Amino acid sequence: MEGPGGFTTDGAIHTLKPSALRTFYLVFSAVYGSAIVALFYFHAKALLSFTTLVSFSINMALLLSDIFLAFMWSTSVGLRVFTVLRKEFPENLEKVMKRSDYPALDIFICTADPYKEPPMSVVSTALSVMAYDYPTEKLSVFVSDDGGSNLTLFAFMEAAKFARYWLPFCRDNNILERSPNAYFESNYPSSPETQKIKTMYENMKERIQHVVETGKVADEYVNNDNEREAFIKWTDQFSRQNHPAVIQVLLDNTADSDMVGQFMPNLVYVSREKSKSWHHHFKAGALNALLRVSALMTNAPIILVLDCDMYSNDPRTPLRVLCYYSDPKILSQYAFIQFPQRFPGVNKSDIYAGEFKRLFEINPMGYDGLMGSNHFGTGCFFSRRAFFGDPSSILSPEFRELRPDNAVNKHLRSIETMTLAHEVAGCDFENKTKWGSEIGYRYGSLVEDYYTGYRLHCEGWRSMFCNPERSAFLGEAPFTVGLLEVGFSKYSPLTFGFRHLTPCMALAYAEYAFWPLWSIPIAIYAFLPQLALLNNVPIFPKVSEPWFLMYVFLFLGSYAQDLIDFVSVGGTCRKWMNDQRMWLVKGLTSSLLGSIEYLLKVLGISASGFNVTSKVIEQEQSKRYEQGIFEFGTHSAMFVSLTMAALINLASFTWGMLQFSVGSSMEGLLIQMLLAGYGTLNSWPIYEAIIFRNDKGKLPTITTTIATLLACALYVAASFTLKHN
Ligand SMILES: O=c1ccn([C@@H]2O[C@H](COP(=O)(O)OP(=O)(O)O[C@H]3O[C@H](CO)[C@@H](O)[C@H](O)[C@H]3O)[C@@H](O)[C@H]2O)c(=O)[nH]1
Ligand SMILES: [Mn+2]
Repeated sequence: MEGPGGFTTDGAIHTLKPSALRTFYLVFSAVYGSAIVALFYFHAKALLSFTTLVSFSINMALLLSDIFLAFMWSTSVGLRVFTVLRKEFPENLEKVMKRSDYPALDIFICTADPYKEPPMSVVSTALSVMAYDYPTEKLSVFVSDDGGSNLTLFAFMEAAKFARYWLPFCRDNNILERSPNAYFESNYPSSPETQKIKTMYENMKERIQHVVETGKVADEYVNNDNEREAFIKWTDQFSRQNHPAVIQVLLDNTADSDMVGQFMPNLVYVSREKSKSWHHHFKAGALNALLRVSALMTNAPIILVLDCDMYSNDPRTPLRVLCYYSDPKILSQYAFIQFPQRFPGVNKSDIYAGEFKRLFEINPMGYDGLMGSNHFGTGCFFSRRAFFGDPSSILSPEFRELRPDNAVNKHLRSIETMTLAHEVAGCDFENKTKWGSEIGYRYGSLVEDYYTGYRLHCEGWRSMFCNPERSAFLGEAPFTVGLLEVGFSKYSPLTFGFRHLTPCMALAYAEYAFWPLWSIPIAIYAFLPQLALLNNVPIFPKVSEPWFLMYVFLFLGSYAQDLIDFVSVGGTCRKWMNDQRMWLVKGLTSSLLGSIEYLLKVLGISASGFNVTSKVIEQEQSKRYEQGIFEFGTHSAMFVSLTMAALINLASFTWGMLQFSVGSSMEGLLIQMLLAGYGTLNSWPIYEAIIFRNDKGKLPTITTTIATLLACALYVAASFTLKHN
């Protein structure tokens, strides 16, 4: 097990140790793996002894599902066995590094739409990191506004003014929640000073919200010529898809000081040039533009990438990062240090599994023991150098000024810097360059985060997962499809990955790339055994056969392991129940649609784009969520497949119970009974939504009707096939 740092804590600034469950997982995986081999032997036997075409097809479907399940299992073995735990001790940092020697830190914040991502919350995010416990002369915040919105720029002008009060306030009172939004929603101690700041905050909020509501920055809100000049660019021809680059230095850390005379960090607003004739590559394109603009202005060796919906929850996070990056050896080998995404907004039992514990906590700890954490878009500190070629050879960008090793010697507001900044933020700047293919964030996938992290690992970079007890960042729960693009590209983890990574790491990446294919086994297991049961056709081994036990072991074994994983990172059983339910739900909804969408795209029938997730929630909706009630509300194709599965499982389970109660022998049908019962149990919220609910989030009648009709049709078709062979 390779990794920096010893295993002792005295004086060390970081430690690393393998998971306590390592031996258990090794043994368990060996046993489970043997059971899988036995399962395939069983399948082979069944296939060879088929009697009818129908029984052959059923066996083929089950085999296909099990092949996929086994593949997904194999991808996770390495992650389980090699899980590691890291710890940092920022309190010991001063022993190895003086505060005056801290490296410069650039912080990138992306926003893309003032209506889906309210500027007020983007501003709170920015303020939370501007107030980091870090030397302000080393700190710069760059905001990328892909919405090209004067409303967002206005919000940041306001934020720059409010920062003069907010930064010293946080510093002097040693506040932990440095997002004003989060702070004023928390149980803060009241004092006259706090009241004063709160009033200022409310005033700022009111102005920003007013401007957003009216959709324009009225004259009375513009305070001076400087500001007026900034808004001049928003002419009548200016639209979000078509506009020149707008770059505004709102705060300069050598000139702008706060209320008590301390300089404030740099704050730079950047809206890159957009034109319909050039592809902008979504968030990856925005980040690459920031990489270049920031290179000219500060060129900090360390970069924090944040989405606008993630704010800092701990002002000392950069010091935690320095526990690693203060060591030049680590900086030259480790491309990034990823922090988990945490979502305080999820309700007590996390009905939607919005915490994504497996994705954002359990798996990254496993990756970390292989070649390093995967990257998930936000809450990640990068070494700037990593964006410019593999660890041993630097790739030179177009100008010397863009090189990661260039020392900036011009002032950030200087005419030369500003002119060059506008040039590198141009929409055609990347044309015929290595940006997006070998330099910077990589293009070609809507999940640029997963893809870029993966490509960096293939280049030989390593990374880390940093999971402190107090969350470093908090945010809103996301929702993603579009992974298959990588899985089937020429950079697929199964081909390219195997050549450039260790086998376990390549497999681990494959798990994500093929994630949407979960829908295949889930859909088969959600319908096939149940339809067969409704027709009294046994498709699994009888209770008296030894193979029965193998099935039970495979099923319970994987569930038990999942539960242990989940609880070992602080999850509750209740949340786990919901987590496994959402896994099934996604298999029948978003993953299924994602796979179909991917297929359509490959066949050239439709193109998918990046839809910015809306961060605005209706009030009533959020109340239902607090109470743990599912939201169905609008009719959608997604809910049809889900409702069909719910109905068929219920019918099948009820039918099975009836048979059982009249004394029929269920010996051969028990596994199907159990599966239908398990499906029914998991579908509970759907039955509720159909029958008992009256609120706006209940299942629309049209969805129920369509699903019922389709379920009946499916039943009739299945009965016909099963009986006529
Ligand atoms: O053209 C675009 C589109 C999006 N964004 C920004 O990208 C971020 C992520 O977009 P969001 O709509 O919030 O996507 P999510 O599905 O919530 O994001 C998850 O999935 C993305 C793709 O894998 C990652 O980039 C994110 O970090 C991760 O949180 C936001 O800050 C957006 O403002 C841009 O800057 N330009
Ligand atoms: Mn998001």
